[in-house]
Amino acid sequence: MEFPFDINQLFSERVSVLDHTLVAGRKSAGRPDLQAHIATVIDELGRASAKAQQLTAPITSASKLQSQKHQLYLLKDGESNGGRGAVMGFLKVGYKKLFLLDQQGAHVEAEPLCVLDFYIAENLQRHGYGLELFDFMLQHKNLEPVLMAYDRPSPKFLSFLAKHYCLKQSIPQVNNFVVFDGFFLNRSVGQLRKVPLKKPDGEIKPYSLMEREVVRQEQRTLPWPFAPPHSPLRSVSSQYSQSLSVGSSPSRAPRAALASAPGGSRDQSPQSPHLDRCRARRTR
Ligand SMILES: CC(=O)SCCNC(=O)CCNC(=O)[C@H](O)C(C)(C)COP(=O)(O)OP(=O)(O)OC[C@H]1O[C@@H](n2cnc3c(N)ncnc32)[C@H](O)[C@@H]1OP(=O)(O)O
Repeated sequence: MEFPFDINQLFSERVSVLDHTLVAGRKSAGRPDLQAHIATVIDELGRASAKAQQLTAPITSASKLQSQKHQLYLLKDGESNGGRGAVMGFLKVGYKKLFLLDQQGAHVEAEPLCVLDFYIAENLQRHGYGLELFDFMLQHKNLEPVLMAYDRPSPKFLSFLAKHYCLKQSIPQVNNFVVFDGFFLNRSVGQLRKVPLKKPDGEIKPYSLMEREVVRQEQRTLPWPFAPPHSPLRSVSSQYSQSLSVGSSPSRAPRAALASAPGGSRDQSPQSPHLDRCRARRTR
């Protein structure tokens, strides 16, 4: 993704970490002109990501980043565009307080780091750049991918997680977030809080009140609360069906549309040889 200004002047590192300040290194601090360019880059990336995921509106923009406690990892290619550099993609993460269901179906309150948006430029996908960016973030956060939650992962992203990190079995939730087997293990008791089923002031709602049309449709097709442990619905394919949201992102495309998205029909089955190439779980 090229811009009519010097990307290398804005972002000195191959991967830059941006937050609400929109400052990428010392150069852009106190330089409103450079920060305006950074905002242009983020807005453009957010639009491209939304288009790729068939979202109704971008989840990522400069103004959103300024108002939220999220972090955005931006990957550049410093050599291209006549040495001015080009942006290859981004990954946005942030902590979210979630009500989740554990393997036993008990409500648990947790505040994991969540993947909120992830995009690699169309012509650069499937070249390992997504992995480079994701690995950078994991190292930066000193975290295992199984301990993270994923906000409505797209089929491509689910395939990515299965291939690179062996994340295949999800624990069914009643919100938009996907967590995988192992999420509830190896956490200190302080990180997870069992939530009582009833509160004095009424029943607990494990999801936001922001219901989405797509969700209602899917609720009709999914057995509730979720499929039995050995049902095929607990396999990777079931992860393509999403449900209610805590409310951070606008509707991603309905399941049918996702399945027919470009590239979406390839390598999606749990039997895919690509999934079998899944690397051993990474340890840092
Ligand atoms: C919570 C969220 O953010 S969900 C939104 C995720 N983003 C999107 O869906 C936007 C469009 N897709 C993309 O931008 C990218 O494909 C990403 C970010 C998902 C992955 O980045 P990439 O650089 O393509 O990944 P990388 O090259 O490191 O890994 C490739 C693997 O990712 C998955 N993948 C990438 N593209 C595709 C595709 N078109 N179809 C199916 N799987 C894909 C596959 O597992 C692939 O392995 P394979 O080629 O052996 O099948």
